[in-house]
Amino acid sequence: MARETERRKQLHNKVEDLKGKIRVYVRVRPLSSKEVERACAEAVASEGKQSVVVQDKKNGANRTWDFDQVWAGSELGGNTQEAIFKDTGYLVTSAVDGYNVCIFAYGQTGSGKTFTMFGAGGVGGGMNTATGECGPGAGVAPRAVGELFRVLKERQPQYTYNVTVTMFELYRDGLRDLQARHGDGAKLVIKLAEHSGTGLVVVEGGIETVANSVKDLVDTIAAGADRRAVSSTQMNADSSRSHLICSMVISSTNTRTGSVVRGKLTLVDLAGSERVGKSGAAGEQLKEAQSINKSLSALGDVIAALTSGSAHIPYRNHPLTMMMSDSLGGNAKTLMFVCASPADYNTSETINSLQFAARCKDVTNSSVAGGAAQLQALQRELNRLKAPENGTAPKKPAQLGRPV
Ligand SMILES: Nc1ncnc2c1ncn2[C@@H]1O[C@H](COP(=O)(O)OP(=O)(O)OP(=O)(O)O)[C@@H](O)[C@H]1O
Repeated sequence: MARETERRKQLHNKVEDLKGKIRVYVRVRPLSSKEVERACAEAVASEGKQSVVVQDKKNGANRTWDFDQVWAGSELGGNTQEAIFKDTGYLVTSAVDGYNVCIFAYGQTGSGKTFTMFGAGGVGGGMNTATGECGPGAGVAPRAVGELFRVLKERQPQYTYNVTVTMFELYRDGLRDLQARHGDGAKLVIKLAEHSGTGLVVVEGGIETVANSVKDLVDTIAAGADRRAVSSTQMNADSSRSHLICSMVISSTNTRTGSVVRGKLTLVDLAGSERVGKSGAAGEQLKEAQSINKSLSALGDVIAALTSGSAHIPYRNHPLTMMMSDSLGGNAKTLMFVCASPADYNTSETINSLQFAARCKDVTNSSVAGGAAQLQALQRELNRLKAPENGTAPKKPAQLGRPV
């Protein structure tokens, strides 16, 4: 039984690896009321579950991209928070198994990143923190927290756990601890994994909070998210002007052997890219926008280096890429949501975002040769192991991931 459990866990993570280093999901939100007022037409649609088509009027042609998943249109058509997490939640298990997992949202300002990552009504909105159950509006973060504690509970008492959370925002290239009270800021220094002594990126001077329950974790994340820099722009009434980086480190101890594995689940809600002329940014907002665009271009450079198999990955070029360095490339499992507006008014930004996403997918393609057939075979075996009649529902983790 223990051997089968171990095999199931190995298969789960192998299947995830075969699916690619960076999984790319595209989410196109419905037209906003502003876009409707502006009489915008819908220029972006899904075609099947994995293709997105953009009517590029400027070039008089339709352009199509393929990704791992595409959701577009209304909730009635299946573009729901629940459906999105259904294809995301498995990564939480990988973090408990000892992997570094990063889920991040990228896209134009006002395209739905915060909505996707946190949800309508904020982090705790629409969630019963006593049971971990989420209402329809809850985004990835509260659902991931619920799933995390569900998996931890399932694996007790063979394992005991320690979950800690850190939360930072990167605003105009400066790092701010979202758990520190205003004005309390200690000096923060980013230590890359190879220098931190833990094998993970660590922010020296940052606050690390222990979370023993769904409520602890959701309350901590919600309080941090409330401290984030937000302002009203022409493109979005509640525009996030900073990158938010929330990391949960999960240490699990095998109560029989005493061995410990540690995984990290990082959720990143990036600040929105924007064309400064169009967004009407001036003065301080212009400086904000320029700094956001600079950081996103550093992220693009890291992705490009990973894509080309370059020996040097320029993580050190920006605090954003330093913060994400243990979650992008290497053994990490990364999922990127590319959020987009459907409006023709935003076509050129949508095309830019999809081009960025297509580059990220190439990191995927470099992973394993002959992967498709292998993936199918492993998936079949995994399904067999998960079948109820063989009674091997996963109960305890094997020693995967990096021993501490
Ligand atoms: N899938 C969706 N369904 C319905 N409404 C959505 C969806 N996605 C986003 N919205 C709405 O669109 C608006 C902009 O979304 P959001 O604030 O998440 O954008 P953002 O990409 O985080 O923007 P910024 O980069 O400026 O912070 C919000 O009012 C949000 O509620």
